[in-house]
Amino acid sequence: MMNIGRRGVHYLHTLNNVPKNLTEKGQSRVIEASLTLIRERAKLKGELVRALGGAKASSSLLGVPLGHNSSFLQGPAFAPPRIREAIWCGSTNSTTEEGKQLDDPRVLTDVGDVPVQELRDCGIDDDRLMNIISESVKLVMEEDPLRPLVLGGDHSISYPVVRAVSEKLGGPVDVLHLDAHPDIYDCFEGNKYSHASSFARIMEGGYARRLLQVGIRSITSEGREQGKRFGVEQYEMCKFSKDRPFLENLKLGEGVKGVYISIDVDCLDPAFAPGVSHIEPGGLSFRDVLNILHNLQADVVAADVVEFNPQRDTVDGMTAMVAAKLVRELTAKISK
Ligand SMILES: NC(=[NH2+])NCCC[C@H](N)C(=O)O
Ligand SMILES: [Mn+2]
Ligand SMILES: [Mn+2]
Repeated sequence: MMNIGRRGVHYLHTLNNVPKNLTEKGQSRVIEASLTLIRERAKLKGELVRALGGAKASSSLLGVPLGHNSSFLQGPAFAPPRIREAIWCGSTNSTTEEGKQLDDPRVLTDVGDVPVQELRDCGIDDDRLMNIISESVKLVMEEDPLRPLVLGGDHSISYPVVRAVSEKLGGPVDVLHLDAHPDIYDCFEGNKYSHASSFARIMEGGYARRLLQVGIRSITSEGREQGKRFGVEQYEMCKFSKDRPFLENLKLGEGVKGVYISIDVDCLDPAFAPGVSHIEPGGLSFRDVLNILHNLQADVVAADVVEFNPQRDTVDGMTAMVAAKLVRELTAKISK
């Protein structure tokens, strides 16, 4: 397999020898083709769900296999197909804990992946890539009652996704963010699109009214200062036993356009989810996360599951199953 350079592409150097307008025309065609495939799949799934009738909200998977904005390992680029495989794994069944049927297209459909590597191979930079991700999210939201459930990717993808959701709905949302890290550095290691800076971009843009960060246990002084600056509600693991009754009975989204849930798999203790880039002991149990989700009172308009790194998973794909179950239970939360 070819190597994916951190912020480069396989043969970007050769693109420099080609006339600029020629390259740009080609890039536009590839962007259009990528968006067309997502648009047409979303239309098809939207039509199907509307024809079946009775669904007010229906989750639709959108994969964003992007790993190059990680400050450490790039493996999350390979997560979406592994998560899909685990969602439909024969070792389990299609019923969620609270009784929703995942094999009913009114509950769950899939519009495929944004072709991130193909776009980057055409020399498309991150400014444009982020716009393409936002555009893809909006194409899903265009097809009522579909709601995007995004499969990452590293955590940098939450910025273009939340931005799209807020722009499409015409106002801010409340964001419930489960993570070991606050990901709110102004600019991490010189990269404003870093997975460690996505929530700074979200707060600056005014896309979130409230941001609740839960599971935090690796936070620097900048993380705390930025949190204060943006009025973020940071719930740290060292106080989880005290905060538990509150966090397991949340009511969010009143007076705004809805609630967005972003789950970084490393919010979980590595005992439950070893397949992540940033192993950080002392985290949430899987049941803690489910209690928070199941008891949350909210109109969940979109969500993401990010930072699963298949290259660090156990041989039996335990973390893939964990990520998949998070997706399944989010599906149940979104669909109605
Ligand atoms: N999305 C993530 N997993 N972010 C991890 C960021 C880690 C970074 N080294 C920090 O100090 O916070
Ligand atoms: Mn994160
Ligand atoms: Mn994290």
